[in-house]
Order: sequence, then C-alpha cells, then structure tokens
Amino acid sequence: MNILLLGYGKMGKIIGEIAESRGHQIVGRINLENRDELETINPKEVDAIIEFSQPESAVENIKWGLDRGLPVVSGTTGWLSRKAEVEAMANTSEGAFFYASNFSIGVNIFFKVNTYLAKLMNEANEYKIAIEEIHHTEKKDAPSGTAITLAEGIIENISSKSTWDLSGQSADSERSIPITSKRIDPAPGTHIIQYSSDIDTIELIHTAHSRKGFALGAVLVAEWIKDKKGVFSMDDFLSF
Ligand SMILES: NC(=O)C1=CN([C@@H]2O[C@H](COP(=O)(O)OP(=O)(O)OC[C@H]3O[C@@H](n4cnc5c(N)ncnc54)[C@H](O)[C@@H]3O)[C@@H](O)[C@H]2O)C=CC1
Ligand SMILES: O=C(O)C1=N[C@H](C(=O)O)C[C@H](O)C1
Repeated sequence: MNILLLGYGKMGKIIGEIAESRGHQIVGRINLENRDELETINPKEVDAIIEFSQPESAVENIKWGLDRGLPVVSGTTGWLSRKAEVEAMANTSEGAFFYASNFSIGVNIFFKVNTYLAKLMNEANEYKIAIEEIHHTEKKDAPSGTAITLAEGIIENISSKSTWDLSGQSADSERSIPITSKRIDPAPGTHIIQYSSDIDTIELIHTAHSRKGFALGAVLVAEWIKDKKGVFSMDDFLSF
C-alpha cells in the first residue's frame, strides 16, 4: 500500500523502514521543514497516512487527511483535549481516524494487565498508587500519553480514584494518581505502576528496548485500516 508519513522524525523514520520492509511504498515524508511539499501529494495515490509529529501539529495533520477522505493513523500524544473534535470530524468525513497513545503490542497487553490488577486492588484501599514514566530528553510532552492511558485504566476500576496529576501538583491527593515524569537518554519508554502499603509493594513495569514495537504496531494498524471509515482504537484492532 501507499503510505504518507506526516512527521518524519525518530518515529517517522523507523516507521518508514518497517513499512518498506513489508513491501509498502512511502509516497511522502513530510516534516515541519518541508511541509509545503504536502500540497504536491495526490490524495488519490495515498492509501493511509501515519502521523507522528508534535502535540501542536497533530490536529491540523489529521484534519488534512480526513478532509481528503483518507485513513489517518495518529500516534502523536499531548493533544487529547481536542480528540472529541477530531472524532466528530472523522465521523462526518469519508476518512478514518485511529489514535493510540502506544502502538506496541506489549504495551497494550500491559494496559490489560493494568486494568485487571486495578480491579483486584479496588478491594485493597490500604495501598497508595503511583505511576512513573521515563523517556528520552527530546520528548516534548509530560506525562506521556501511555502514562495517561494507564491512569485512566486505574480510574475506571478503582472507585477511590477520579483523576491524575503530575506528581506533587494535586490539591486532592486522596483522589488523584500522581504521575512522575523523568527524562533520561536514551530511554525509548519505560512505565511503572506502583501499589505500596506499610506491608508490601506491588509493581508492574514495561520497558521498551527500542522504538521498533511502536513503529511495527502503527504499520500493522495502517494495513488494517485501509478502506475503513469512522473512528477506531486498539480495542478494535486487537483480538484480546
Ligand atoms: N503512540 C505511540 O506508540 C508513540 C507515540 N509517540 C509520539 O509521537 C510523536 C513524535 O515522536 P518522535 O518521532 O519521537 O518526535 P520527533 O520530534 O523525533 O519527530 C516529530 C517530527 O514531526 C515533524 N513535525 C512537526 N510538526 C509537523 C507538521 N505540522 N507537519 C509535519 N511534520 C511535523 C517534526 O519536524 C519532526 O521531525 C510524539 O508526540 C510522541 O509522544 C512516540 C512513540 C510511540
Ligand atoms: O515520545 C515518545 O518517545 C513516546 N511517546 C509515547 C507516549 O507519550 O506515551 C509512547 C512511547 O512511550 C514513546
């Protein structure tokens, strides 16, 4: 299939490599520096857009694809305050929209383990809950989109928690899950969920060894979303 890359940085480059290794053609590699080239792209020659840019650019990029009736696979994080706006546009367009905070199959298994453990821990109020995420120093947003997804999974299953905050910034520490963001090179992405009490500590940890898992997941989703219309997530794509 023909793939247009909107955002050709660390993620765009490995996505392009993996896509070509799977026999796909990259019909455009667009960055901030060459965004004027986007107008030279013929939408009829694009089967899917894979968008990994920056928080302030994602919505404009996604809308560019939806306006042209194209499927857009977006992995950019840090813009979810406008997600409902984008989903509404996708539902009234001829295109398709797929967002995931993390495209790694391993992290999506981690998401399921997180919600399972949260259901069990809902019966154990003596534990304090905390999340930590560690990424490279070029990351623009904090906390990570993955950490926010983890916090949301806990909030949905533990009645005593209703929000999250960047560690130390919450007015209501009883109802808020603190997220600590650390920036240490070359960390591709580590996420830690901790339940601690006076008696013991339970920790779940996911450590990405490279960006390969994120990139492969995005390419597999692009292959899956071809010719689809509407709004989709990893829950639609995964069989577990
Ligand atoms: N969902 C997931 O599985 C993953 C998501 N991410 C997210 O992907 C995003 C990109 O991450 P990286 O590739 O590491 O960042 P990066 O900074 O290496 O690359 C981003 C690229 O986007 C380009 N860009 C910015 N605005 C643009 C625009 N309006 N049009 C076209 N290109 C534009 C920049 O020139 C840059 O080359 C971040 O938000 C990050 O959190 C990163 C890894 C996995
Ligand atoms: O910026 C990154 O690198 C990553 N960002 C995503 C996030 O914000 O969760 C996914 C992954 O952790 C890598």
